[in-house]
Amino acid sequence: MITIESLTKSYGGFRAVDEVTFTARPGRVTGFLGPNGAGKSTTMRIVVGLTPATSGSATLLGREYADLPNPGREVGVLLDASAQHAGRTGREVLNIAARTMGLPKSRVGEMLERVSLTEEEAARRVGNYSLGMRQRLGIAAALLGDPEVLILDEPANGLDPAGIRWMRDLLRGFADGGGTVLLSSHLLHEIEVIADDIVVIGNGRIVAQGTKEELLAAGGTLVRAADQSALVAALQAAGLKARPGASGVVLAEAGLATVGAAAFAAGIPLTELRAADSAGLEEMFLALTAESQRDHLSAEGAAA
Ligand SMILES: Nc1ncnc2c1ncn2[C@@H]1O[C@H](COP(=O)(O)OP(=O)(O)OP(=O)(O)O)[C@@H](O)[C@H]1O
Repeated sequence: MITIESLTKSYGGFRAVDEVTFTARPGRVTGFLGPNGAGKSTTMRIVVGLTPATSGSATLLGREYADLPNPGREVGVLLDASAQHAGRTGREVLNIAARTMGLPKSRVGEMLERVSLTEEEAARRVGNYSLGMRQRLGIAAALLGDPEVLILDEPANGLDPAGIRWMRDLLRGFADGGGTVLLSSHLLHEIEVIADDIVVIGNGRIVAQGTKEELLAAGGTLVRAADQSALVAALQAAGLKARPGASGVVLAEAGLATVGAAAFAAGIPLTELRAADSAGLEEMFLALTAESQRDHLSAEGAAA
């Protein structure tokens, strides 16, 4: 369990993390989602005691990271896969970590196998690893102490599609075994396929949080008719929030049945009617974090 309460981090007058409150629960994968510079890494660094908070608190299993007696046995952390000593081999990195945590050497072999790094790869210097191999080694190091909690910053970076699938299954298995997983990403799709709960951050502030199902349902309905503006007008006249999106689609903030009935009552034949699902979630993500998006995409463009 990770509990974050009113966490704030200021750099001079700039608030990188602003009153962030959320909980990552056991048995669930919590996705921490936000655009570049939103404050994800800063939050995670505070949780694992690498950056002091300006105010607020972050606890793991009821205690601050610094107060955990043998942190590696309780919390597995992967913040920066490139932070490993480039001159050591993968096996050496894990051997040293195992010794620090008081674990038998046999655990290293088990973890290498678990992350699919071969004997030959484990004997190579980390400086010569590909990014994906570094991520695998970082995950092996995080899992080494058989922790209850995993904290991973952008763990899918550099993994190929098979690697992403592998990581998803690994994290699912970890959570199904009662573990708590907090992972960050700036990619909505990655979080959508992996997470049970989603926390969205923009400009240092939490802008949405809930289960994936709740957030997907909040995405509304995608509806289409030959005459887009007539459809928007009819839905609005029926008291629904509706706005035009790209390529003739209309996004309505209501359920399928309500939207369908409103169009029917107005005599407008529909060519498409479906839950917005991930398109809605993406739209919501871009809208909620719009202030912190550097590319200022229009919400309409995102719905296409
Ligand atoms: N030591 C520091 N001094 C000043 N500003 C900082 C410092 N560390 C982070 N920041 C700022 O805090 C903000 C949040 O950064 P953070 O790395 O937490 O974002 P992020 O959500 O992890 O982004 P990304 O997806 O790009 O990794 C950024 O604007 C960053 O420049």
